[in-house]
Amino acid sequence: MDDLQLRVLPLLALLASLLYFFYFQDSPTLFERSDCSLFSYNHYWIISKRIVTPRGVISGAVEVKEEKIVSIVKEEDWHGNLKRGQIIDYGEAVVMPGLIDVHAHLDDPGRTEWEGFPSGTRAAAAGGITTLIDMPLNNFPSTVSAETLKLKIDAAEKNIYVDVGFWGGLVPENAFDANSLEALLSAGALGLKSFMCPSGINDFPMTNSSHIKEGLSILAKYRRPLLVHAEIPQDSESYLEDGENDPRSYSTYLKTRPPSWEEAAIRELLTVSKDTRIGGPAEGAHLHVVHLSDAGSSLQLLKQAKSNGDSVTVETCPHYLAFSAEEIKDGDTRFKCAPPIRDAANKERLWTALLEGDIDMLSSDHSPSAPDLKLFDEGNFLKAWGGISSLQFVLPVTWSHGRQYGVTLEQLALWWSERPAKLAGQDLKGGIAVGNHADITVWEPNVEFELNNDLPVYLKHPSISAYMGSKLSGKVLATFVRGNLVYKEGKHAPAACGAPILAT
Ligand SMILES: NC(=O)NC(NC(N)=O)C(=O)[O-]
Ligand SMILES: [Zn+2]
Ligand SMILES: [Zn+2]
Repeated sequence: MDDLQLRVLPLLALLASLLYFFYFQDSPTLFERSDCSLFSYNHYWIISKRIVTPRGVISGAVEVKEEKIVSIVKEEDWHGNLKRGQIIDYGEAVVMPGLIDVHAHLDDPGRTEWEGFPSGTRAAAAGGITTLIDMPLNNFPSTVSAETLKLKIDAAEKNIYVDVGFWGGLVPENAFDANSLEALLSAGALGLKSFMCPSGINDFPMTNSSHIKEGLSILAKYRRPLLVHAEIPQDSESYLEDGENDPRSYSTYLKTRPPSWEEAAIRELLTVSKDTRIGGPAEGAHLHVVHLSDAGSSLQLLKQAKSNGDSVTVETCPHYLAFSAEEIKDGDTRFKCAPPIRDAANKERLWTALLEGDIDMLSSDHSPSAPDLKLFDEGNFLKAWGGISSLQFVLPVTWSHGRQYGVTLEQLALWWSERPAKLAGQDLKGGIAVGNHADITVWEPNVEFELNNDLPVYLKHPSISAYMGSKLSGKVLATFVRGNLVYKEGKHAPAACGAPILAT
């Protein structure tokens, strides 16, 4: 090799790497990425007049590189110069953190004829949900051990279009078995979930307050939450008089699950939630009441617990905010769920509680079943399977009904992203902020649409959804999960590149 070659070779190598850096970095990259995303660049800017950030709504741009948000620039600061990279301009559409649904039953593995990871997560993506946390029951076997959690993770692998985490089940069988609970938590369960009434699922029996106390003491070590379905059957009050029990009438069902069931459960929970106070025996653990329906005494008790310093939060669901008992037609078992949808006055009080901050967040409690279990022919509310099917519609439902109460975009982000992320321990999710995952939903608040057969619905069984037939505003245009454009105007990315989320 002569002198000239020796001098030129390193220069050529430098030139090649510079070329690679500047040219390929912004180009469609690996083949795989183009399957995961409908937009094949890994460095780009999302521009909009309405970007919802934790510091308010701004007009500007969000810079996404690989999986993360790397900068956020206000329009007045970018001086017409967005540096290099691809640009997606969404104009006036709202750019918001992706929704995090902490309460969904995807029934996979074991009951995929009810829903399943592929259908459920496609519906989620189409609805602007970028992360969901799957409940430990309705799948089979129930997720109550490290082994059964492994079955769930295996079922989710390469089958999820959004990120999915998992709650484990707290049941009498494992509640006093610290090793078993620790194994479940060490295997990645983000927290535990239990029922204070029969769950309807044989391998998911209910717990009492001693099980819950034990569960909290283990959770404290891991600093993870316990989610509780808070209803305790009160026999005397759910008794139906003769002639009062037309099973096709919603009011009959309503009488079988009065607010006193929720109140009794919450009263009982508060005897153990005090353990979670600072300095208490379960400090570090947290108690979260799922799907609150009673806006009366139950809510007052929760307020009191919070003011006493208990580590407690509560969610309600769009169906309790959208529907009222008076409107539910005879035999329309699509509306059956537990706790039940109560009267219109209760609905108003739930909105007030949400707006005043007494209810912390929202979740779907998407809980579908095979359509035959809804017994549409009979219309028997007492025998039909309970559960509302809603996953794809929660954002437009919350917005359509919330607008009349003056709900803001920031509130939507708080209830659907920021606080759910905190509950699920997801530090890199829940807000459009530098360093966070680029989990973003883009939607048009003013676009109205009808939920009819022309609308692409990705739920496995749209016919059982109580929302079908209604008109909503707030159409999701695009959903990004860790930088991948997983959904755009009725189309999903070809590959299911959502990640299973495991606690570490
Ligand atoms: N087994 C269930 O899915 N139950 C669910 N059903 C409802 N909510 O009606 C729930 O979350 O309690
Ligand atoms: Zn429940
Ligand atoms: Zn549920």
